[in-house]
Amino acid sequence: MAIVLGPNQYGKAEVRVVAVDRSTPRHSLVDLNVSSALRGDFAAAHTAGDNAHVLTTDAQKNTVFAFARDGIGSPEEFGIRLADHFTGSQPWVTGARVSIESYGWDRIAVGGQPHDHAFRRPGGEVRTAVVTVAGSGTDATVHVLAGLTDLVVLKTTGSEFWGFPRDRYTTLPETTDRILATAVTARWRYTGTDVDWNGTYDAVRTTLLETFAGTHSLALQQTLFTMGEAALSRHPDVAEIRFSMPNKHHFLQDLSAFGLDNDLDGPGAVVYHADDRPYGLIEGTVLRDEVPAAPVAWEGTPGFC
Ligand SMILES: O=c1[nH]c(=O)c2[nH]c(=O)[nH]c2[nH]1
Repeated sequence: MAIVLGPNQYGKAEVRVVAVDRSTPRHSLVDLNVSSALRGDFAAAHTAGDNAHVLTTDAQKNTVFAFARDGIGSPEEFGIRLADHFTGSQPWVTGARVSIESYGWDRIAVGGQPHDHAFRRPGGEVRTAVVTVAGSGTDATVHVLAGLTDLVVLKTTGSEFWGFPRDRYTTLPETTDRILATAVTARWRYTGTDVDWNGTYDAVRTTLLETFAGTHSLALQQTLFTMGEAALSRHPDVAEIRFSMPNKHHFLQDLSAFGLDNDLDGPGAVVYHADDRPYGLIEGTVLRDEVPAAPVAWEGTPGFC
């Protein structure tokens, strides 16, 4: 009985490509997760370690980024372009499967108007409430934390990051124009219980979104503080607000090896790689200095400093 190689395919899974059309002040973006797999005669790679037929998964990834430079269009069109390219690229490639997930982004409304370059990813967001009663009867104190998790937001411009110290391990280039994206987790403590819970929740959430959109960011830390400052100044019922905000990095993809530029102001889509990990994690509290702290309100609610 012979042991033989059966069906096989190989490729690069989950290439996170973001293409931003910045050709007018009203930006738009396409955000994809692309996986490619090639089928064909790859027997020798499996049985003899002979890679002569192996178009590398790295090249497949690079192709996704390079093709995105011309604009992505619909995921279906993009998939056809890629699959046609792969099957035409080497005689032994007899088939290709390209599967794509496309993440939608809605424009954040500021003062009722859709913003030009600030977006929110719908779905996934969860409203939270934590009520703690300390003591009982007439001695009872009621503390209420409202909040939300996973409010995913992104700006395609209006974010800079520079002026940081450089030690021997610092390689990050300074930038005056980057994508800023985060998933906001926030909890805020009310000063009392005479609160329009739903109305105030909606209003604080709107404040957070509008402030994220409207702040020209010099650091995610500054955006965090500005969002908290706006929440407290617009909503007197809020005593303090705590944030946990991952910096969802989007790195400008270097396409120079393929003879392509990736200029922010040039024609074509600007191509980014959305990295899921590691991520910066920016956390902080914004509070009114005259309001007494209430540590018991936060006990058992992890994830905030
Ligand atoms: O807004 C940022 N804050 C940081 O602390 C930081 N660190 C980093 O590498 N990128 C960024 N961006």
